[in-house]
Amino acid sequence: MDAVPQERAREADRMSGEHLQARNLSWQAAASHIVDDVSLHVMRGELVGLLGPNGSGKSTLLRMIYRILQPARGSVHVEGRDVWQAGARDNARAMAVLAQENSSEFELLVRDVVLMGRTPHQSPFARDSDEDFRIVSEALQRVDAKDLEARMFSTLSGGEKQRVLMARALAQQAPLLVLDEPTNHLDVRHQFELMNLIRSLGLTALAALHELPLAAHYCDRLYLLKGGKLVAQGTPSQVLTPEIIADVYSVRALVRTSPHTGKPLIEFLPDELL
Ligand SMILES: Nc1ncnc2c1ncn2[C@@H]1O[C@H](COP(=O)(O)OP(=O)(O)OP(=O)(O)O)[C@@H](O)[C@H]1O
Repeated sequence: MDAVPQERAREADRMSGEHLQARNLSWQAAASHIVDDVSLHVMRGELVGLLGPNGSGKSTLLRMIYRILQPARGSVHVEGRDVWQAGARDNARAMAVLAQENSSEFELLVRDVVLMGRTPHQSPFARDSDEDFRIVSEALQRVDAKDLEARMFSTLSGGEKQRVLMARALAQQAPLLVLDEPTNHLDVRHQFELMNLIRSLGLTALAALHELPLAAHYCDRLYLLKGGKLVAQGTPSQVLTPEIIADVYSVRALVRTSPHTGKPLIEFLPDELL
């Protein structure tokens, strides 16, 4: 795109409050469509959930958004800037990622793994500053992992690793978080703590999630994928209906409104698999 239309697109996104805009993204492997013409947006400050069964294309879609996988078609803009035209450093300042394929075998101390999040803010060859160490320490505290900072990352449990990688994303201090199954490996308390944390930060976030009750409780809006296509979008009450859950997950569910929160409460009836 030339400079003038791109500047206009950036201004339009800024005006509309859209922080992340993915348009018509497609990706295929061999002859099959893994992600097929999916568009989504996340408004500034929103927490948006990306749902779908195993293999529905969530990670592939996120990987195009966080610029690991070049889309076959479509575009991704963050604050109006095309991520494929921006440099890696600019992208890292704009978007922090908690990916599924993070190396879980870093031979590094936990503190040093989290310090990696500071790289986009440092000049080449600069030493870590006191401010970097303060931010790392605060990020570890926020994910309840301060006591792990002197441990080797490779010796942590799955849930501890996940929390440390979340701390690394927080230490990056980017205004947009893209999270691929952030609650993976976490026990129920740490699941709630992590989702509360994401909410409380007031950042913009897009998260692939498997736990429908968590998505119903925490997300402002949801996108639901099936076979690489977007099949539903809207508020949790609009998306998490028994009909849609049956169609997409082939599981029978009852959905009612919580008298405490006004949000959907989902009860699965696994003996009645469709
Ligand atoms: N490089 C590739 N080559 C071939 N097939 C691929 C490739 N990458 C992904 N796929 C296939 O695309 C489909 C979507 O994968 P993806 O990881 O995006 O799904 P997902 O919704 O994140 O799944 P899960 O919930 O299991 O993590 C899967 O069937 C996967 O096997």
